[in-house]
Amino acid sequence: MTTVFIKGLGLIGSSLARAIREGHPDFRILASDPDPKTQEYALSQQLADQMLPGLEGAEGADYIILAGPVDAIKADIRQLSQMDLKKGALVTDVGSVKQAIVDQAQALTKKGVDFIAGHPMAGSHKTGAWAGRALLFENAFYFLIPASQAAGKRLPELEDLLKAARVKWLQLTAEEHDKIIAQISHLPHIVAAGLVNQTEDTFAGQPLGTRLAAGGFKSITRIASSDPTMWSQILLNNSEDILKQLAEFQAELKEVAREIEAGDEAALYDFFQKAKISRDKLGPDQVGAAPGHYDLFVNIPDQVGALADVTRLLAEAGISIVSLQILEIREEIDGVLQLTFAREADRQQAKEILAAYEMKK
Ligand SMILES: NC(=O)C1=CN([C@@H]2O[C@H](COP(=O)(O)OP(=O)(O)OC[C@H]3O[C@@H](n4cnc5c(N)ncnc54)[C@H](O)[C@@H]3O)[C@@H](O)[C@H]2O)C=CC1
Ligand SMILES: O=C(O)C(=O)Cc1ccc(O)cc1
Repeated sequence: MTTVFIKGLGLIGSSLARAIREGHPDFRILASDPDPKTQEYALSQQLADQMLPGLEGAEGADYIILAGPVDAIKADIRQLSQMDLKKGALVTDVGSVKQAIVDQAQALTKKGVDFIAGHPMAGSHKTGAWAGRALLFENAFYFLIPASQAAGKRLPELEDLLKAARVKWLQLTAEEHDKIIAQISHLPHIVAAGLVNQTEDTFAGQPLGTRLAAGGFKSITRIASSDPTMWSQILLNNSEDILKQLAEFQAELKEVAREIEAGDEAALYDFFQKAKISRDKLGPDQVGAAPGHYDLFVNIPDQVGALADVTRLLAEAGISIVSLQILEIREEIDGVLQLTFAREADRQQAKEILAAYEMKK
């Protein structure tokens, strides 16, 4: 029987466990997680057939998936390279940085163990096994970086293992990966957290300020709710790229400050115009969304029962909502409701149903 061992059953590890269950119901899943609540949840939901301590389940496994925080992944690779793994075992990981992990994996390659580094470019600011789902990564990019030529030949095998996740596979080097991801994922997490902290300091002793935060503030700072352990480890494991891009971002902010001081309206116009053209190219559907989360923004009237109408119509159509957030509602004018769905098809169907509802109002 094929055995899969997963170390770390949080948001990402549990989502992969669910996808493997769906794609390969005959595979045995062994898992490990230091958190007792996760262990209990994983067994109750049959995410794993057995929970084991540390790397105990790795020895007899055909596939080993490392899905803990980045430093845990690095330590696990070091420990696995000291162990006698099953002949032909394939090891992979899901960490948000790749060069530091691929470097560690040379110890596995030297022992003849195949390692393919992986990174699903989707997820969320939520954590834990209870937030995971099989289709968390649907239509999202999933980077694969084989650590050796031999491992490269086994890409189709890994893709088949995770086929039910329905991702878009993408291969690049660890160096390219870290540079790109530093700019589009790591830097935005620093900016979001920095903005929230600076806002908190500005409004110290004046809680009304934070309570008034509107849609724009909430959508650009959503990722500031991410896990602090995970993010401090990511930054320290991709420090070179991040420091360079952070310096460039600081220079961009300094330049805006200079333009404001100089009263240079034309320069400020160019600043916003350039950003608008670039951001509009991403398309409206991505606004505020994590890949794999499909957002729909709906105008709702300031009327008793309007929110209930929306949720009832979607429930009647059998569409499930991942999250619902009121972004803005003011007396006597329409409010904006942000609905998040797990699939684009659900978002489309909801859009049609709610457009018909809006017409009738
Ligand atoms: N959150 C996201 O959106 C994404 C995260 N990642 C990467 O996935 C990995 C896991 O992140 P999430 O699942 O989001 O975090 P999470 O916080 O939901 O889950 C992490 C899990 O690892 C467990 N854990 C802690 N120390 C461990 C250890 N030494 N060995 C094994 N498990 C351990 C925790 O108990 C927890 O259940 C991280 O390396 C992160 O960089 C990759 C793509 C997206
Ligand atoms: O929630 C979001 O928008 C994210 O950015 C999720 C995420 C977090 C870490 C990654 O390595 C990849 C994706």
